[in-house]
Amino acid sequence: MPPDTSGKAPARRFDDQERQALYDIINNRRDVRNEFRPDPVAPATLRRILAAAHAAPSVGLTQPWDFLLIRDPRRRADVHAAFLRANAEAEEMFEGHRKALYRSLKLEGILTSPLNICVTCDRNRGGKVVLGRTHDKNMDLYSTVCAVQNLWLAARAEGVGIGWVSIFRPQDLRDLLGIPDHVEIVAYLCAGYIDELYTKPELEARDWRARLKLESVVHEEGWPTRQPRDAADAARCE
Ligand SMILES: Cc1cc2c(cc1C)N(C[C@H](O)[C@H](O)[C@H](O)COP(=O)(O)O)c1[nH]c(=O)[nH]c(=O)c1N2
Repeated sequence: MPPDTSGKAPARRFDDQERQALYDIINNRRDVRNEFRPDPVAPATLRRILAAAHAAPSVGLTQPWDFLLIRDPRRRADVHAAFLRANAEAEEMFEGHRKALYRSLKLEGILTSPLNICVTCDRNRGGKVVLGRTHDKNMDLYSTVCAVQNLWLAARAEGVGIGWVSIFRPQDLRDLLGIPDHVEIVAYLCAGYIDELYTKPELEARDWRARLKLESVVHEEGWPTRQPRDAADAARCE
């Protein structure tokens, strides 16, 4: 027989147990702030998690991401100081009881996790004209977010928690990590082994915001008829 040069093979089928394992990982993933163990993530485990991230889909196969591993406590202390500055500004944007509730939330694990990972998007990767990015330049950013989600799920499968911290002035992070202008910061993640987890989003458990009903965000054939915003929001909640 001539060699098969199509690059295709029969699509692998996954049995019920394998399928369920994937859904379990998705549904048991949490944003982690408090629950990190201090011991370092084993190098082989970290490599598998990063390989999962690197296996993400990307526009034109550009793979625009880089993963900056930040372990040095002094560097993380500087990042934490940048978070504190931004968080003080953020707090002022909320009013009344929301402000008090915001203040009581723990929104990062920069120092308590053993590893921070900054995921960036190189906006020049792939050259000037990129297949699939010709009419919407943001596609490279969306690709990078796909990598972040792969990383988050693979980490969960490995017993490693991930917490996303976005309360920074981006320029602060840029300066601290030496990130050039043509590279966008997509995610700053805290990572470490976990023993305990919230069973639902912490923001839901703390009454910050409710989970929306699936039916309220699925629409046939286009955008649903307009409703006043408050009524639409209330109708969406479970
Ligand atoms: C882009 C982006 C940015 C942030 C987040 C997430 C994402 C996707 N989340 C986590 C977020 O609050 C959390 O995902 C939701 O509350 C849902 O909870 P679970 O992830 O299901 O636990 C988050 N959490 C936090 O404590 N501080 C933060 O700055 C951020 N920033």
